[in-house]
Amino acid sequence: MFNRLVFVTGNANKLKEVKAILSEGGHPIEIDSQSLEIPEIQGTTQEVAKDKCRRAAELTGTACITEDTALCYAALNGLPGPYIKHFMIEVGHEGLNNMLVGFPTKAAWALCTFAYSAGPGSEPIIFEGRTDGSIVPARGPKVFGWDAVFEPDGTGLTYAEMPSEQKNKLSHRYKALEKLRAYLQSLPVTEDTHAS
Ligand SMILES: O=P(O)(O)OP(=O)(O)OP(=O)(O)OC[C@H]1O[C@@H](n2cnc3c(O)ncnc32)[C@H](O)[C@@H]1O
Ligand SMILES: [Mg+2]
Repeated sequence: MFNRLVFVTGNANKLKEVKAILSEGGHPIEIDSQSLEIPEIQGTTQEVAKDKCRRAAELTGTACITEDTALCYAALNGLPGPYIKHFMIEVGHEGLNNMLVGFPTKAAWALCTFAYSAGPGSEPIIFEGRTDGSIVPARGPKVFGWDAVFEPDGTGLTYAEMPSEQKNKLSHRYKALEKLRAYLQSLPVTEDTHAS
């Protein structure tokens, strides 16, 4: 299996969580990061994720992972979804709540899509993780994206109010990374990989 991976992302908070999650468990995986702003297309979350990973592999010339996070409102059939970053920037936490005024349900899910490419020209493989919850008025530190307005079901806390260890055991990102980890561990050891 791999014990090192290149993660291409421009988001320092994502990187911190990915490193924390992958350092846990029986086979820790070391992350080398590259901060590149990669253009993101429109489409389904899987199309957006695969395209970004293809571009990342071309740019870095190596095997790499990328990650896309979507915040999906049940009342809006899954939108804003992969476009959440732009909504967050333009309307903020209050706007993310106001968008649901008049709708009977505040249900939402956080969807994390990791894409892994074995290198330039190698078709990316997708690993998804989903955590269900609801959109609430902001509570907790406003450090990472929309953490303060997303309350996972059954917790009574927003992501922002949780200690990082708690978020990292139930988050969309954690669930996707568990699948990626299982896949990487199942790969045969080759010249490019290092036996652990
Ligand atoms: O370079 P990349 O990896 O694309 O980093 P990004 O910040 O552009 O990330 P996305 O394109 O996936 O957009 C996701 C948006 O959701 C935010 N976000 C991602 N994960 C989050 C989490 O676990 N909690 C709160 N906000 C999150 C993030 O700050 C972005 O505004
Ligand atoms: Mg992005």
